[in-house]
Amino acid sequence: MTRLILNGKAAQWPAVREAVFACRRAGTELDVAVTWEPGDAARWAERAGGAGAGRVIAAGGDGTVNEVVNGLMRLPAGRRPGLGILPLGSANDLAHALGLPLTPRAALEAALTQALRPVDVPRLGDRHFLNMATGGFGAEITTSTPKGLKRLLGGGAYSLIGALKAWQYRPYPGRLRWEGGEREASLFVLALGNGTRSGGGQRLTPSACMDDGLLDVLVLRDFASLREMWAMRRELQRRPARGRFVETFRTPWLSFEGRDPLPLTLDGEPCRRRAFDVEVAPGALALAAPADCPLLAGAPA
Ligand SMILES: Nc1ncnc2c1ncn2[C@@H]1O[C@H](COP(=O)(O)OP(=O)(O)OP(=O)(O)O)[C@@H](O)[C@H]1O
Repeated sequence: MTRLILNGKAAQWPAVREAVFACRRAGTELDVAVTWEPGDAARWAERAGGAGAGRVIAAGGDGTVNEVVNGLMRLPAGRRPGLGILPLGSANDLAHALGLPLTPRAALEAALTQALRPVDVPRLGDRHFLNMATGGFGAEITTSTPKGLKRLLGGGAYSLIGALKAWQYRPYPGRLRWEGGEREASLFVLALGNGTRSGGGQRLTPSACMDDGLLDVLVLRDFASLREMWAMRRELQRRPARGRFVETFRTPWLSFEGRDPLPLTLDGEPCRRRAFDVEVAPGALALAAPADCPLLAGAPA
């Protein structure tokens, strides 16, 4: 049995209803659970595993996928159904990066039939994410405007200066530790990628791979002047391992201890933590993905 966990926002979309009916007509046993409030998607996913579902399909945006992943991770590994994704959000960052079809009929068919591939699941404190965690200024403005991060990193200087003023920007000092490194850093942006893109198309960790047991980390340090801001953006084009403002590395774990609560997004969902540990559970979920998926190095099962 396969359970479709459908964000209530999209429950009455004609294309979604037609896609479900078409799959049933083709003989698929598909039952649908619709969410009404935060927490439902995680609950329905956990219950689907308890009821013996072989696969659950998260039908919604990145936030719905995140909730379903958190529900699945409450189950023992042996009882965890596979995960398919029917992208119905506004950003669908993970679905885009995975190369999934984006129209409901094709996406549902793919979610039901694609081979399941093991993927890593990072956990930050008590919450899992599948695609990306971001922290600092980017997280603050991404949660307020979906285009925030895009403007920040890709827009002109004036849009960045405007954003800095509008959000009363301040840096987030703290101590970062990871496998093989430790640093005091005044953070501007921190990105922890299992997947590659976040914030509606920003490729913050373009080399990330979901089945390597590692997080791809991007650290952008605070800058003190317009000149330094330009230097940071120039450095970001090169993505040095250790630059003046930009640092990139891979690690299976990372911890942060800050002075003040750091604004974070986990797969786009906001929270704040002053201190946290992140670690990766390698191959903890089985994800329906295309055979030539750019985020997976391992061969399909
Ligand atoms: N019936 C409902 N009506 C409105 N919101 C809901 C409903 N059910 C769940 N939600 C909330 O919707 C949010 C997730 O929405 P969605 O999956 O579209 O994520 P998103 O972050 O908007 O996606 P994307 O970033 O891809 O645009 C969660 O916060 C969830 O609690």
